[in-house]
Amino acid sequence: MLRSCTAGLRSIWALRGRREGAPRLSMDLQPARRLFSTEKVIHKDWALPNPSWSKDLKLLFDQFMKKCEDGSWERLPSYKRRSTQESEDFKTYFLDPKLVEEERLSQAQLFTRGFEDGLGFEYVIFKNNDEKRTVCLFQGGPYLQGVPGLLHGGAMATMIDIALGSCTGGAVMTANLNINFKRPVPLCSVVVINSQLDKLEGRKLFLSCNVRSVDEKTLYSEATGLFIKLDPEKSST
Ligand SMILES: CC/C=C\C/C=C\C/C=C\CCCCCCCC(=O)SCCNC(=O)CCNC(=O)[C@H](O)C(C)(C)COP(=O)(O)OP(=O)(O)OC[C@H]1O[C@@H](n2cnc3c(N)ncnc32)[C@H](O)[C@@H]1OP(=O)(O)O
Repeated sequence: MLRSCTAGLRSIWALRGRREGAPRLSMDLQPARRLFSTEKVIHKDWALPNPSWSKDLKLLFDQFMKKCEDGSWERLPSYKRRSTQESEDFKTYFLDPKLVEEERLSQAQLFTRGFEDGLGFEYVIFKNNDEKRTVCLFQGGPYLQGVPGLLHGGAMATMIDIALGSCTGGAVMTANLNINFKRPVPLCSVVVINSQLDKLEGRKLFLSCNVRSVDEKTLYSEATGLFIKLDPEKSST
């Protein structure tokens, strides 16, 4: 496994900078071109295959894209930054202007999308709206190592949080996340996170998920989460 990971790393470095939207502009470029390139990076949909994706991940991606054809499933796009409208929505709830400088905020991005291709979180989420469930295909790269050769539990927790959150809609926050780590996840392997909405009680959304290997033989983790729909009357900061 480690050998294939090293080989993967070599090809990742070889590909580094060649992928679409990679910020590899040299300093002699005109500012307008730099701005254009930055915009391209911000608006790029990251939930699409790139050369670092393993055969397993590409295969599963293709299978789910087929399921999307009749409209029962949809692929959720993923951006480094939330849309202006979404950001405005969330600001209503908890962005006290005194807490974060506007300039810092303009640099903010979703941290799972802050890695070079293949080194961190590679994932795509498919949603079945009728069944209130999602499937997240996740390949954790070499920069997410915890115990040597294994995925860090915090990285898994992050993906579980995002996977569960993808079953909700609108402005919600994670209030509780409970994870049982049953088996360690090999670094660079692909796992499948099946999440569902179990119960809706007022503003409380109760969700659960399991994390399995591609062949479904290994159950890596099970988790439950409580998400709370934000109350526009309350400020959280
Ligand atoms: C979120 C994901 C969204 C979308 C994902 C979709 C697609 C992917 C796209 C992008 C990916 C983005 C993913 C980002 C995911 C990030 C998620 C986070 O990391 S959130 C950050 C971590 N969470 C927090 O910082 C939350 C901090 N807590 C709070 O702000 C507040 O406590 C709260 C959760 C907002 C709730 O405060 P409220 O004042 O609004 O409600 P309360 O009156 O206190 O409670 C309402 C209700 O809920 C019960 N409750 C609250 N907390 C808990 C708890 N920990 N355990 C059990 N029950 C809880 C409370 O008892 C009330 O119950 P009731 O009396 O029966 O109504």
